[in-house]
Amino acid sequence: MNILQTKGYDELSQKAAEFIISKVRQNPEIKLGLATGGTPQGLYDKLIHDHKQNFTSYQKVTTFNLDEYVGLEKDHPNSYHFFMKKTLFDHIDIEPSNTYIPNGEVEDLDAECLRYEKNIEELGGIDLQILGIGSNGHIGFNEPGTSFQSMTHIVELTQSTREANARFFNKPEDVPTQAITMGIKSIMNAKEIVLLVSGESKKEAIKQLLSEKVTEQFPASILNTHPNVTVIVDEEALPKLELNAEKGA
Ligand SMILES: O=P(O)(O)OC[C@H]1O[C@](O)(CO)[C@@H](O)[C@@H]1O
Repeated sequence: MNILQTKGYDELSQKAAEFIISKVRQNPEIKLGLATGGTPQGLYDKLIHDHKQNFTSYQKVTTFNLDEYVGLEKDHPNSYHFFMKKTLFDHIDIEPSNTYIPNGEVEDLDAECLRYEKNIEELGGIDLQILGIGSNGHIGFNEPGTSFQSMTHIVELTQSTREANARFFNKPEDVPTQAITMGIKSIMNAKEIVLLVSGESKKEAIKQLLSEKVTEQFPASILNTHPNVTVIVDEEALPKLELNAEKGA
């Protein structure tokens, strides 16, 4: 795992944006895996800024989002469909038909999971997956205990994840109880992964990740076994001294 440490959130977002922009410029038909949540918002702002200033084009880019709540309509302000439109897609030149997000509104959710995996496979797989991490180590909505062999599936959200995400909803009880998420294997199938880790609330999570102990009780730990992962982490999540200690410096 390559670790890139930044001073704060703004620098983290900038570094992540530079990384992604260079990949998009190298391969204009890149398949990007996208994440939601608070962490990538700064990155998406920087991508929009760059698109307007430097005209980086997303016309041929395809995106796959990690997850979606079950039961929220696409235009519900808390759905990840809505989040992606408002936070990124509406502000760049991407073709809406090239943006894939699991559909949490369908009746047959199992069929939707299969369909989503098939879409990814038929389009040649994900080249670069952007990830955030939950404070309990979840990636996508894969909670502790999820099989490392899992593909896209339906999950019951843990109380701690519902509480962490309650800040985006009017009332804590409005947070859905289920989500549809790419599985750990679907994430690991990406050719390259960039994990963004920001803020004090992620201190324990990054520490556990860097301990290199691989266990299904801490889903992100599997990233230690992927051949091409870059972690961009700010000093609030990982103070400089601790990084040096991890490296044995
Ligand atoms: O970036 P945040 O808001 O801390 O969320 C961390 C992770 O939790 C999720 O939002 C799911 O709860 C992921 O999509 C995200 O990567």
